[in-house]
Amino acid sequence: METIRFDELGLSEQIVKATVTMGFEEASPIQAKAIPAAMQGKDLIGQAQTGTGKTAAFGIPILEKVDPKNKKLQALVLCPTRELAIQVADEIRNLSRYLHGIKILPIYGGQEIVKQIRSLKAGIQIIIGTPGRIMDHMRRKTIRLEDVNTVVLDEADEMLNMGFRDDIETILREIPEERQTILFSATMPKPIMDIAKTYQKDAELIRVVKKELTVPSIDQFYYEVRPKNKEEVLCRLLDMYDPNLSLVFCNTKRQVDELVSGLVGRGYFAAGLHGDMKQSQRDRVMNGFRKGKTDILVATDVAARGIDVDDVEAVFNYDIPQDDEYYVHRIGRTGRAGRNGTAFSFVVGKEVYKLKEIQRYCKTKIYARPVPSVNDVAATKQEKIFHQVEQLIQEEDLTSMIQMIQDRVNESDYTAMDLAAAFLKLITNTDDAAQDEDTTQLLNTGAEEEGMVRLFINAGKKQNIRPGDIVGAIAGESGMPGKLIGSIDMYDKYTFVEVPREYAMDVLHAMDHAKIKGRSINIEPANQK
Ligand SMILES: Nc1ncnc2c1ncn2[C@@H]1O[C@H](COP(=O)(O)OP(=O)(O)OP(=O)(O)O)[C@@H](O)[C@H]1O
Ligand SMILES: [Mg+2]
Repeated sequence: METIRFDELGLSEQIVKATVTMGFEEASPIQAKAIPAAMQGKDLIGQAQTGTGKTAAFGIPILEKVDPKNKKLQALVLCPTRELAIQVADEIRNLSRYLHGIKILPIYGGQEIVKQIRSLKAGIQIIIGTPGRIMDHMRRKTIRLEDVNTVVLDEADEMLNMGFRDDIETILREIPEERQTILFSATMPKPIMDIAKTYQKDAELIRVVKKELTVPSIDQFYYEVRPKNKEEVLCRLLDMYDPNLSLVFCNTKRQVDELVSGLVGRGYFAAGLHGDMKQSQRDRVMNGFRKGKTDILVATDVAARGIDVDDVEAVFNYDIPQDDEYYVHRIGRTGRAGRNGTAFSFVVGKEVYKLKEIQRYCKTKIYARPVPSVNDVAATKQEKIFHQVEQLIQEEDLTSMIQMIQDRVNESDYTAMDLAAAFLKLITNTDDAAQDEDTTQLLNTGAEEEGMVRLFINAGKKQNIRPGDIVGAIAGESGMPGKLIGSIDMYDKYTFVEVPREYAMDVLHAMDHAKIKGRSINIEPANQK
């Protein structure tokens, strides 16, 4: 696709300069489309994948529109969470750094209202806030909306999920009719389109269309686990992949607290974030994570939407999310602005079907992975150390170190090889994990445990596959003609077959092959047993 630079969008010099300072080389596709449309004053619905710069897509047009001489409130951005309000305010403030006379303020619950009122008196033109607290100020008449000409609902669908519908409607009713109304999110379920119809005029729908809802630069894996093993599996994955920063999502506040104490007990730098915490505490945790003092943020869905932290390299769904959309937003905390990331999801028992549904919703592939063994983890660590060692050899002057080793070898019975091996042992701290395979086997649950694997079958209606049918000879491909290898089962909408692990690849190949040739895989009706 043709790329568009910010200086081609008809923006003021100061804004273009700010994008350069912020390290933006070109406009992202949603920015290239939405900025010109918004600057024409149109109502917009913008949908684009997570981490693709939607904030600047509405932030820049707001800054271009605000009149610095008018000290009244002119633009209002509504966000679902406090952390997001702070972050969006920071991004818009960054974009405004070379403009003069524009004041921007985040307004959210949990912060001292008296302090907010004092700040509001300074003549704020752009407010980014959560609906509840904005309403509060409206009632106190400390926020007046009569000069507002632009309103943005960021993560519009989430604000509806959170029950902010009435608040949003009240706020929108207070804003003069001849305003511009803008909605943004990575997902646009139907209820939001209804809001759009009621509160927007001839809105232009700007969708950066991609086949999949999730970003392709995120590798997505899942693990079948037992609830009691989740923590161990998480730790192995953390050790193995060693992500810079990780975000771990749990479905309940209690689970967040439990996991944080578990991780801290094991020596990880982890902290929790959820709605029962005091705002000051939430701010402290979020800042610690942004600064990298905390490597692992364990959170409920309060951190799922919009949160943008550069170095998040891994997202874990410790619990599988309830709604499909949440999967998209949660894993979207990594792989932002063209970076790479990895998403790991844990499923327990039948949750695997939920995962298949998520996969279908996102139009993406989530690959099954076995839990790594302690040996796998150690091998990965050693590999990394060897890599670092080789780099040191190439880049550093090691003359004095070599002399020290030489002296040791001369004075003792040890070879340089002995010394190197001992160093490696010291640094990786690995034991010969004799029982490792057994424990790892136990971590891999469900079908895996009995040496069976579950294969999902995309059973077209024509194939007429029914539960109980036998998956048999896959002649020519499997090299085991006539052999009975499993039977069809079904759960929800999903048809699957459990087959011995050793035949899994054969069956998969045969299934692929069958698709290409338009043949059905060799499935015999149950009654032909
Ligand atoms: N044109 C650009 N080039 C490079 N980086 C950009 C550009 N525009 C925005 N960014 C950066 O990309 C990151 C993600 O942007 P942003 O938070 O606006 O994404 P988003 O689309 O709102 O994602 P989400 O759906 O998760 O809310 C931010 O750190 C932002 O500063
Ligand atoms: Mg956003």
